[in-house]
Amino acid sequence: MGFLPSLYGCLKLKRKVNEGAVKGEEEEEGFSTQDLFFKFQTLQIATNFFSELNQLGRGGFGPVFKGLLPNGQEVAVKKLSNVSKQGVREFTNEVKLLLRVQHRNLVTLLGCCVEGPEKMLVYEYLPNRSLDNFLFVTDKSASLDWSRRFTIITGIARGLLYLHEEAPERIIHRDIKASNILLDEQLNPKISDFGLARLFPGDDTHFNTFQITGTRGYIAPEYAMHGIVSVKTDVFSYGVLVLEIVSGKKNLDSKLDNGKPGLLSYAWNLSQGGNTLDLIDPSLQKFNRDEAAMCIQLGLLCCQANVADRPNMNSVNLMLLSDSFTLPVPGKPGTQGCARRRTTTSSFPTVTGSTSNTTGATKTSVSSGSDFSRNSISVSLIDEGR
Ligand SMILES: Nc1ncnc2c1ncn2[C@@H]1O[C@H](COP(=O)(O)OP(=O)(O)OP(=O)(O)O)[C@@H](O)[C@H]1O
Repeated sequence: MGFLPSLYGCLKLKRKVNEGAVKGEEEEEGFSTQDLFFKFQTLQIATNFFSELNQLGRGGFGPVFKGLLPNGQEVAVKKLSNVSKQGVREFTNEVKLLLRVQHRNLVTLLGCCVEGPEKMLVYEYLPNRSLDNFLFVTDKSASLDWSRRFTIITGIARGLLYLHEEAPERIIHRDIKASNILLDEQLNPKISDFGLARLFPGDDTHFNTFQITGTRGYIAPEYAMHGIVSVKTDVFSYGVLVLEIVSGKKNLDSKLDNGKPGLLSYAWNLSQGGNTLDLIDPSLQKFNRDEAAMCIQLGLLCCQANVADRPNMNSVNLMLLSDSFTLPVPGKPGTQGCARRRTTTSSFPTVTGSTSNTTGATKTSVSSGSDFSRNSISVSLIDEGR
């Protein structure tokens, strides 16, 4: 792969960045342990002993702290709660893979720390935090003008295409949502939390937290209902996110729907009635009408109920780049399987983990609730090929 020589260069450079990392004895595949590991003590000092003042927030995997390394670099340290049952070797193997996943629209993973019961991931720090802090906050959404929003939509598409088609191994994110898009100083988007599902094989803890961490509204119906994972489950979530970025509204927001269907149905009904542009965020004083209409149509295409009708990220990128691409007419958006997931957890199959092989095929095991057999079952796989 032409990608490897430049990648190797990046890894060599990273040695300088990871000051305070453990000295390495072994070198394999262009990695030394020095590239990979941070000392627990270094991170303790960097984060002021994981002080509450340094805590940036807490996600489904545990708390995240801001840290300052001895070389002056700011980092975000994700302290994984003791939910990962993965052994140290498997964990570090996964981290090694994730260190090779590098793209300007992905948050850079700098390394990890595994000492005693502690497992942590160390990322570059992004001062503007996540997209939801801008999009859904009244006095901040105005700083996202149309051209910035369009850049964010295209940047996320570029990052997802890389994960699906260009990374050393295909990565299906599974948790694309506004809070997993971080913004750099210029408000360029970077996808975070990619590959985390790989670090928690056979562990249902995080997937259960979908119900409480705000991911409902982004989950593709076939994933929510049957545990079927494919690149198209990410495409669905991306479509929801595009509609949120254009409209400034959350998909499932009680203020918006007030018991009525969410953003997808709202957008669909507007487009059916020929009023597509009524969806646009009223806080946008000016916007490019053609781009905005195209983004809404694209968002609806990505959210179609029929998995096969959804475009892949390659087509999405072509649509976004081209002036003259005629988009297909979208079919009806998928129903939110997550509503059922939220309300009837006990009788609903819960995704408990997955394994990917090198062709990108994903097998997801689903443990069932009371309406189903208690045994784990394997569910189907959609392999799109690469
Ligand atoms: N690299 C980073 N730079 C700056 N802030 C970050 C970084 N990574 C995470 N954060 C912030 O830390 C908080 C927790 O992030 P985390 O990704 O763990 O949770 P989440 O995305 O809110 O939820 P979930 O785990 O369900 O995806 C968020 O407010 C996020 O903006």
